[in-house]
Amino acid sequence: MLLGAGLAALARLPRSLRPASLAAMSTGTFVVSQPLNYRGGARVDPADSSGTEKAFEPATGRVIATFTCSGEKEVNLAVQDAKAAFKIWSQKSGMERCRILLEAARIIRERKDEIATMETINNGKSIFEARWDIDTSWQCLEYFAGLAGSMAGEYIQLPGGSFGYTRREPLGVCVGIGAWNYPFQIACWKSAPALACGNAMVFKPSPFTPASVLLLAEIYTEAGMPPGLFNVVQGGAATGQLLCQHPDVAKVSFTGSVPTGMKIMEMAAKGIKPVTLELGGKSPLIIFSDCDLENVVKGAMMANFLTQGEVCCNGTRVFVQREILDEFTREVVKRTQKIKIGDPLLEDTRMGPLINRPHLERVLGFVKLAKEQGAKVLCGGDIHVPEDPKLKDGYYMRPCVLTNCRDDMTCVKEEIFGPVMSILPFDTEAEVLERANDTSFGLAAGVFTRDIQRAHRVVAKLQAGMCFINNYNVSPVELPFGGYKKSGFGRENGRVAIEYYSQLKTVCVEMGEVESVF
Ligand SMILES: NC(=O)c1ccc[n+]([C@@H]2O[C@H](COP(=O)([O-])OP(=O)(O)OC[C@H]3O[C@@H](n4cnc5c(N)ncnc54)[C@H](O)[C@@H]3O)[C@@H](O)[C@H]2O)c1
Ligand SMILES: CCCCC=O
Repeated sequence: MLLGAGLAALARLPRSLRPASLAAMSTGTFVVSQPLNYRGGARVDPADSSGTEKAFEPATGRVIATFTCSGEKEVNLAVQDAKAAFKIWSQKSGMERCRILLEAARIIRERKDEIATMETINNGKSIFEARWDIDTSWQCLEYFAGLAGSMAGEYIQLPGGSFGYTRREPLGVCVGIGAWNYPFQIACWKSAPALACGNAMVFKPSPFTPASVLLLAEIYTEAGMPPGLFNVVQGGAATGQLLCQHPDVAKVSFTGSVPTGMKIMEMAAKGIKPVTLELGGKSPLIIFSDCDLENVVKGAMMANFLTQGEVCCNGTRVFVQREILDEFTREVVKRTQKIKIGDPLLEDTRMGPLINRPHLERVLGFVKLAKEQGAKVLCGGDIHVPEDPKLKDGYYMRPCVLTNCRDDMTCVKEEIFGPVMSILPFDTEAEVLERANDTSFGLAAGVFTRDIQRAHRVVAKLQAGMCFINNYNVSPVELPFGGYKKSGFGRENGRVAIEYYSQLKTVCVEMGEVESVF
């Protein structure tokens, strides 16, 4: 457990007395006071170092942790521990794994407020949203717990009474590398299917958000997983490379940007390791004039402003059919201006700070360039300074709506990863489809229309792995999630995720004599 100064004693209390107190923590008070690596079922200081990193509280700009990045020795120890735990875990039946995952899901549910608080402090997203992320997280564990017991092969009859069968087997030690926008949820989306299939995992979170995954590691241990089954190493690119290149690592599951994804794939190729790549996007949201306008405005806001716009699948290219362009724009701007920005731990805040100062400046840079290229800022796009003095060094900006956009502008072509919506008018279905698909990304897409035939016709032609009809950015764990084109490959969630964390063994059984040509 990660604790604020003076809260260490609380951690020794029975859990029934703890969560409420920890969840009640306020912005500006938390510091990390325990080791951030997890190995062999306990928090540890790394055995060696490849540098140090600082983690911030985006709401205040305060440093909450200075930690050591793991070097080769520590990575090796984590992988060796995972290998040892794999030997035990992979021999358990699916039902045995199911029970432990269900217990972990139960503990996450029980500690939801505490985990969400940690996530908000380290990431900056509103507590309201962080609670949703924790819900998706325990639901993911429950879902894959359910599948663990039903994983099975097939029996195939062959001539002369001989037969074959298949076994779905784990891969071994899997590496998970996460981005900073959904730290706890990404760790769950990767570890739940991996562990359900009988693998072990070494997880490296983003150095910007090292904190909450430690809670997951502790919960897995408390739920009954063997020590070493889920280990955490901290660090940046250097530590990530050590993990990807480790000869005893069987698979890498990566969530992050396209440029890093390319490097991960190159490293994995050298070891012939399978990879799952969950990468960036610049997704289209297509709004036809026959839509329900109230729902569309809500959908467009959900598609752009969750987690300060730092969401991979955001529908930031908002194509609006010309007949309703003015009405839609008016309404969306009105509601965007009303978004409550501020202390992310307050119940009524709906937009917190961006992840860090360089990222805030990068996003503001996109808005500046958009203006230079001819876009018009209808609202936001500038720094926000909350009234509360303790938040004055936080990384806040006002959510931005851009109009007068063209497809060739940088704000329309590149992933901004901030609260910036670009509105683009269109006239016909054929035209919008061509423009929507004219991108090297392919993570998500959305369509709003009351015409059911058109909805399915359009979705069938969209080059995106995750498509929404009359909604946006809902991600039930039962549905596979992942991209087309440069947004990556492999899928998280849904039944199909099992295939990315297991391999198929075929067994051919002879019931007669061996027929030999020799
Ligand atoms: N498709 C998805 O499911 C999904 C989900 C969340 C975020 N994302 C994408 O993630 C990006 C934002 O996240 P980010 O800024 O953390 O991405 P990033 O690529 O900079 O970093 C992601 C992770 O990779 C590690 N890393 C960096 N260089 C590495 C290297 N050479 N070898 C191994 N590991 C390395 C980082 O330390 C971090 O843990 C956006 O593009 C966003 O769209 C995608
Ligand atoms: C809605 C959850 C998707 C995570 C991507 O950033």
